[in-house]
Amino acid sequence: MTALLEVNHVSKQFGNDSKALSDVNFTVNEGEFVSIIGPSGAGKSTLLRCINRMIDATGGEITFDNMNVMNLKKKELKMVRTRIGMIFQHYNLVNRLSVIENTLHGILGKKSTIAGVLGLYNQAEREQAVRILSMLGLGEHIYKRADQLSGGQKQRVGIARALIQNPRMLLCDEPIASLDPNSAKTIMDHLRTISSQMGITVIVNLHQVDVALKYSDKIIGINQGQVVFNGSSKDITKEDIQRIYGSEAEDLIFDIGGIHAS
Ligand SMILES: Nc1ncnc2c1ncn2[C@@H]1O[C@H](COP(=O)(O)OP(=O)(O)OP(=O)(O)O)[C@@H](O)[C@H]1O
Repeated sequence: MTALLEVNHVSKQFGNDSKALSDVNFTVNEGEFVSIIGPSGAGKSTLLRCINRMIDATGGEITFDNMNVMNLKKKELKMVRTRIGMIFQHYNLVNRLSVIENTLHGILGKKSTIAGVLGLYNQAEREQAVRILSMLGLGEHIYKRADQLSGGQKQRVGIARALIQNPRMLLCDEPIASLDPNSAKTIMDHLRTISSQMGITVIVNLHQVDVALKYSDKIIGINQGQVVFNGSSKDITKEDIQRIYGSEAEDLIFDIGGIHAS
């Protein structure tokens, strides 16, 4: 398997606060589905944001597709970001725009400023948007305004907007945290398909341990900014969960044996 992302000795400190990330190391392979789990404030979002340079890590090295992301200048960074799709908990759609227009926003990074401002998309781009939206079960909603959709539908538009970039990797920051269980399952099923059938690497921050274990090839467990578990979801034990969640572990309702068997 080829490594697509390598995170080496990465740290992040906000001002004089204690470190949000401390000597974080892991590798993610091409097409792998990875969940990052850990208690609130562990550093999950900070880690995802460092990977696509929404924020700058304080130290260490992040290599994506053989490029050192932390050294990239503005133009190179813009190019790399077209290969890394981002999915947000609150979808980040433009409510007054249609589903297809929101989807097409995913290719703004590849367009000239003028074309982007004027919303100039060619026929091939529009057809591609329709294909992706149909694949995600939104074929009937293409011309609806985004604010007329349910949460689960909005998140599928968020996925469509990321997919139209033709990314190598998706970073998903708590993509199901605002959704009911049925919509959450639909989103996780789509993300799994995107990884296993389209070969796109998927990294997901999750609060739900059971969901992480069910869908992921690999789990990265973080506690207080440090990686305390890095391995196959099949190998994780209750002791590992305790190390990741500390005293919160007792409150987590899960049956590792049952999940591993399913
Ligand atoms: N912009 C910021 N300025 C200062 N401190 C920050 C900032 N962003 C995050 N932090 C701190 O960094 C630490 C990690 O936060 P982060 O949001 O990455 O955790 P998380 O694991 O994603 O939490 P949650 O599951 O609650 O979203 C926390 O102590 C948080 O207060």
